[in-house]
Amino acid sequence: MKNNAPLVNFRRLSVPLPWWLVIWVVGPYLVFKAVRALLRLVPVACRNWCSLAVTGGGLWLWYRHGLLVMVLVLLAVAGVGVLWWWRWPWPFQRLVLLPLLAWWRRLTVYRLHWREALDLCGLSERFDGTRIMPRLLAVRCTPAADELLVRMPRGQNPDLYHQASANLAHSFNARQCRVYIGHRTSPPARTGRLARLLRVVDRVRFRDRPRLVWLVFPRRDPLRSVVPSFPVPFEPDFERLPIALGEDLRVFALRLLATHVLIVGATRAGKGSVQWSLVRALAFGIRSGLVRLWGIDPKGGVELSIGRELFSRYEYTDPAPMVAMLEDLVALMRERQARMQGAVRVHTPTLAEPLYVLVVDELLALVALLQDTELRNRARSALALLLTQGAGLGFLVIGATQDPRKEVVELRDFFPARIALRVNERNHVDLILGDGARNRGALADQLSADPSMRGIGYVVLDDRPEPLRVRFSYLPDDEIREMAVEFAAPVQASPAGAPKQRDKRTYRPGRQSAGPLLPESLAGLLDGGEPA
Ligand SMILES: Nc1ncnc2c1ncn2[C@@H]1O[C@H](COP(=O)(O)OP(=O)(O)OP(=O)(O)O)[C@@H](O)[C@H]1O
Repeated sequence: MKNNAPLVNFRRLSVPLPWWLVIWVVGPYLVFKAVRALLRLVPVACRNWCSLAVTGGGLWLWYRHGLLVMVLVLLAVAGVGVLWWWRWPWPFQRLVLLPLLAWWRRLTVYRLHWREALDLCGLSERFDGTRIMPRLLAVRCTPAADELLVRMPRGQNPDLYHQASANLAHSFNARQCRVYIGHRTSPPARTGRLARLLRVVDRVRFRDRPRLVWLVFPRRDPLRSVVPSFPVPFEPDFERLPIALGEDLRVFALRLLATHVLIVGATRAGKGSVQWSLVRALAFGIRSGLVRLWGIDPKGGVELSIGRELFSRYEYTDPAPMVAMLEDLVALMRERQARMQGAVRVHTPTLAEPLYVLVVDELLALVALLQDTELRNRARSALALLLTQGAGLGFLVIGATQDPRKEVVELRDFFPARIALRVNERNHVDLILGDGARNRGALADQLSADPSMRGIGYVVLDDRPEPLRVRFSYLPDDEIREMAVEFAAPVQASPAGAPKQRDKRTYRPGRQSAGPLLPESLAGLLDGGEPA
């Protein structure tokens, strides 16, 4: 028999009709709210999956097998951890200790004071009656610093954070806060079968996200101890020459191709260590002839003559030969310019067309202090030509000076890489590194004058305006002498540098080499015209 009775007979139920209306209207609304709250928990759970898994696993053990089993398992895990730490301390630190520390500091330092600190630092916004805070997306710990990934509210840009950096630092009980945009690391070089797939993943992971900033709070200064010299790369990768150690304990590698380098620092600040670190990174190229190092040492050869053998040309006594040398370099540059016209647009170092690197130990002596006005003007115009036209043609200048005077500052913008070691005056920082560099965290005037802290400085690159604090590797005199003997420049038959033979040996960025750039056994074969 067909039952036509209604599903809910309102008349029989004792609940009055208005209540049913309330249930049908409010019920779905509450369900909607609950589902939305749960969905919001999903990203939180994804970010904290590890702690959730551990807690869940512990509770499950307790529930299924009792407290004793749970404690025993925890003890066993701790034992394995200690063993791991003892045998392989660095992987243990990276995979266990630092993530744990990051979790702890996120909870007890940053999350706890986030709203208060950011509001008081003027970084919260108000819209439509609500307060909008920057969102703390992630906290990462390196051995020396806490790195916070923050999403800015709409209406903000990273300059606000640069301006608030001192207040932020003190709010979170740190001495400094550095603000970076972009990614803290570059996408890894992928090889192997899955490389293509992983590169796609990397492209998504490392996509441009302009609303994100990194706030870096150093916990301790990892640059307190002297950085020993780096091993000489077998084949200098001109895109990444290892010369210093960064605050994050990563090796700082400088891109030298098409880049002039300006080094400024007070007396005994460690300018020499920057120059020698660069020369060391180029050493194999110098020996093979892929790099021709020219040196001008107007301070009487005090700095550079110790590594005299590395230089294809070197002047240190009279100003006239120094200026003549600059002009010779300009002449070589012009010849190469003529050869490259219509053929290639960017120079690639080869043995026939090597990379010329001019090291000038005191720029000011050439562009400002020469008594002879005519010589001074010749020096200035030669240097200006090299700086304006040389980079793309493979003629680079590494210039050091103690004093950022007007004459040096006028040239500053031609140096894509600028390095400020300890300086005496606050305003020198912006003069050397560019306007606003000090506000962005380059506190070169506050670097310690203590002899144990020499060689520390800030680097600003054209494509990366946030200053990087680094310590350059230190090469004692004996090491420079040994390097000069081992990697001495080949005798130059003709200073003109015009190709005397057909040579196809070419610099390839990033190529891994198993041995010296030009093994004896290969040289004859390559000269015969086979591709390198
Ligand atoms: N990277 C470094 N790490 C540790 N100590 C360093 C470093 N660089 C330099 N020093 C120390 O500082 C001293 C002076 O260094 P250096 O001659 O390079 O300074 P400078 O700035 O070139 O001096 P000047 O202005 O006189 O040319 C060195 O003898 C060395 O003891």
